[in-house]
Amino acid sequence: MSRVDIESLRKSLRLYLVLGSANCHGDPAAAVEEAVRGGVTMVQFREKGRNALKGAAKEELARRILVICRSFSIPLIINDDVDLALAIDADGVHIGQDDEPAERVRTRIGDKILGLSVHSVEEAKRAENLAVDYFGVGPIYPTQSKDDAREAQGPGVLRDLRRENVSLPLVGIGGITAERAADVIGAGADGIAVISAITGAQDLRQAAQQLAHKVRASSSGRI
Ligand SMILES: Cc1ncc(COP(=O)(O)OP(=O)(O)O)c(N)n1
Ligand SMILES: Cc1ncsc1CCOP(=O)(O)O
Ligand SMILES: [Mg+2]
Repeated sequence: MSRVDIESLRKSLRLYLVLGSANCHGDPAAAVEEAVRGGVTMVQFREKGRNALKGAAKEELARRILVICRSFSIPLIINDDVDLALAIDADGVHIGQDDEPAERVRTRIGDKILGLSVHSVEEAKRAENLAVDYFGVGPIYPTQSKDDAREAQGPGVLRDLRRENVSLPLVGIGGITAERAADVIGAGADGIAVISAITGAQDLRQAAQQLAHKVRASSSGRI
């Protein structure tokens, strides 16, 4: 099997839902299903926080989310937890600068998708030889959804990455709303990754539809 096709990954990254049980009032798997029906193109299971599920309960939820993603043919990425990604045969892993090193994760996951968080051109350049498939860039705007988030950088960081010829797929993350989506895409992102813009909505499907529409409208002609 070969590594993921970069152009199809760019499409998968258009509307990337990141979530775990801390982000949901009800069942996170039901939230995923609603959001995917609204147009979410990729999902990241990010089970973090004080009351985060662990062990078998975490794996069981991940498996339920995987069944939904598979039924809609969209990739499921696991945040941080390489063992879990391998155990359930998810489509990939997302890691940050302080997580298990990318070289080791790549060796462990073979051809699965590998996403890495970057916050600057320097970090992106350093990672270009690491067999990473996409970069998560942010926080672009202030966020309430990550306790240890760095300072928001604004969409300019995406423009800087493109200006310095970083060609890997980029997804902006952090405080992104339907109103801000066009600025993120316009600055060079292939897509947006969101937690609260979907999980905090009354109607998750409608929130996803609105975000998907904004991303489509602002990327037309580019993708
Ligand atoms: C798409 C995407 N981009 C960035 C992150 C943040 O990853 P990280 O810096 O490792 O922080 P945690 O999410 O692990 O708290 C992400 N998860 N997804
Ligand atoms: C996981 C993560 N990484 C950088 S910001 C962030 C949280 C994004 O959540 P929200 O879309 O609610 O701001
Ligand atoms: Mg991490």
